[in-house]
Amino acid sequence: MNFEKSEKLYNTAKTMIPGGVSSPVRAIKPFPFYTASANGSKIYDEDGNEFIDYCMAYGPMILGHNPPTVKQAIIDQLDKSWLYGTPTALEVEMAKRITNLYPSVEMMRFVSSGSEATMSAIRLARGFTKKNKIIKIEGGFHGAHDAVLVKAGSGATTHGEPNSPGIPAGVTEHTLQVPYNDIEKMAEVIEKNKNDMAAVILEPVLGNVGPILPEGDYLKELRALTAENDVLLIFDEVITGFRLAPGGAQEYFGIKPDLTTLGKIAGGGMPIGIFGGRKDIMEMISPNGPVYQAGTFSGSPCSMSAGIAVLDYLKENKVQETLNKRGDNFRKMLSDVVGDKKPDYYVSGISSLFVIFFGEKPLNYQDVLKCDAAGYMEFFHKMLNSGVFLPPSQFETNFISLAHTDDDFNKTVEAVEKNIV
Ligand SMILES: N[C@H](C=O)CCC(=O)O
Repeated sequence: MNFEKSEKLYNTAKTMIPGGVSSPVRAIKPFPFYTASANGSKIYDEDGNEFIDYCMAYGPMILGHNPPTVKQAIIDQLDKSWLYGTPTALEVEMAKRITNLYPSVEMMRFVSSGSEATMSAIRLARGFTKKNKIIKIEGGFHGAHDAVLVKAGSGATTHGEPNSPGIPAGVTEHTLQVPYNDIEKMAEVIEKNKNDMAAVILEPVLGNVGPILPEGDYLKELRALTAENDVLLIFDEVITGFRLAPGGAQEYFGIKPDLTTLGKIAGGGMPIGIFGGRKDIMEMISPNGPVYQAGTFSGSPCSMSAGIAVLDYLKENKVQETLNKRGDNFRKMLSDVVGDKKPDYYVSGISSLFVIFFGEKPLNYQDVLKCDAAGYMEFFHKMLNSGVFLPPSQFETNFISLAHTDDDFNKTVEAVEKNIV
């Protein structure tokens, strides 16, 4: 494959944009490909190369790229202009859909990114409980804000900076870490810090170090433990929301968190974040209460219009049901190919999420760090040259969209068979 134009763009970009990218996860060594367009399950670079895309913009594009129904909603909104600085009927419509799908979300606020949603939810949890400490899961990624950049997954782990410099120790000393799938450790840390513990925040399925699934009754036990100790439970469903089920992981696993954060799919590819939950907690948000949160682009009309269009399409077409079946089939196809290969590979995933771990089945962050990340990157490059774009890191998940076809799956499996050791 020829990447001449991308290389040229990178050489110019890197002089003005650190790493030549606007988010570190997009940095691919020796240089990333620069995208010209995307449609359905395919992404096209500036050199005219076509790839089957499993990165899918890191999750929002559940219907595939450029879906007509969402595009039309955005175009219709553009005709009416796209930013007002006032509330709109669109926010009311969007809120109705979310409360219907997420019974735990009695009230909500719209923001512009998943990071903003988790930042606001954590502030709110602290303001409501009048306590300072939070627990996050090792390897969990809740965006790029100060309180959660500790043992953070995603690009922070990929680039070897799970604890970013630039964050005062006084901020992260209140962020305690426990391994995923370890309820005993969670109980111990809560017990030790009970008087100052505001909340536990976690991705119900760890999605930013590849999908790692909850074992047994882990989530149910966590719900019981946090409730018994007056600690708020925040589900970060920015990845799992609207994907595992219409009502996200909380519907799929039958758990009711106190607060939830959503994003990605909810904006149909336009910038969005949502945090919401119990009414008594949400009423603490300004102007009803003293916990402050604000944003010029919050509730952006294009994001709301695209979000409504995508949520309606998902509902009318029972998309999650279809995708969950396709995800199961595709993971089985992949497992059949890599299962007998050595060294060990493990196909992990749930619903329309998947990853091939270059190692044994991980239960938590420490396990996934033992995987052969360099071996994965070699595989990534071979796959790219075979026309398949996977996330450029062992510490991310792949996404299947409604636009992925049997032909895509078959071609991908052929490429995996060819490119894996
Ligand atoms: N894994 C990240 C979020 O889900 C990827 C997005 C980014 O950091 O640009």
